[in-house]
Amino acid sequence: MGGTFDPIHHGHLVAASEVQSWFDLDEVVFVPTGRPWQKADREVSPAEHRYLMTVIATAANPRFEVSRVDIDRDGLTYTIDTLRELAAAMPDADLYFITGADAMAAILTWRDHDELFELAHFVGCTRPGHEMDEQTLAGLPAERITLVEIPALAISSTDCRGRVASGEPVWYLVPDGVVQYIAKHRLYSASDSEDPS
Ligand SMILES: Nc1ncnc2c1ncn2[C@@H]1O[C@H](COP(=O)(O)OP(=O)(O)OP(=O)(O)O)[C@@H](O)[C@H]1O
Ligand SMILES: O=C(O)c1ccc[n+]([C@@H]2O[C@H](COP(=O)([O-])O)[C@@H](O)[C@H]2O)c1
Repeated sequence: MGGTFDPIHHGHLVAASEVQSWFDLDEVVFVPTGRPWQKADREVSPAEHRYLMTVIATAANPRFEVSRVDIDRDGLTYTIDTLRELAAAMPDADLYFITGADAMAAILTWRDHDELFELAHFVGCTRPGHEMDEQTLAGLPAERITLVEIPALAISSTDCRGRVASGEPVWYLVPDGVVQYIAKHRLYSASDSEDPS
């Protein structure tokens, strides 16, 4: 599952858990983005903070892992590079790439989108407020995508950041350890946060 995870929240974790169970996957690898090119118009927290929050959030689940492939690669982050690297590292694995409905709807804007479907099966999870339209679905290779309905959690990282900035709680929207990490490193608040790199 790729994501900016700024911060990781329970919407991500429920999606990963549901898809793991649905396909009986051996493991779900969370891959925090390095430099997400479609978010270049906004400030994204340093990759090490996003990576560490993802490690904290996933630590208790034996089927969850976190990969550094995207944050350790120079330049902008493209899923085609992520999948090529993971496929080379795990040549016998059947790869599934987990996204939410919003990301899935935009997949035809991704770099080398035709080759993406050769490298992995794509799983689009339902997400409140984001519908997959028929026209987009018709343009995707039906045998390489599955839409999965998951329990609806109207949580977004944008909302979590906004809540922290305005002093509202993010308890129970993100894992407890992530609440504490955000407070310890003063992320998303008006005061300067630390740069861990
Ligand atoms: N609540 C949710 N339910 C289902 N899928 C989700 C949910 N939140 C995020 N996702 C999916 O998880 C992946 C990574 O999402 P991302 O890290 O960009 O989080 P986000 O909440 O969408 O962030 P932001 O609000 O900053 O854009 C994307 O494929 C996205 O569609
Ligand atoms: O490859 C691309 O061109 C591309 C464009 C936009 C998003 N993605 C991937 O989609 C995943 C979710 O991205 P985001 O920006 O919604 O956090 C993450 O793994 C990104 O690298 C990939």
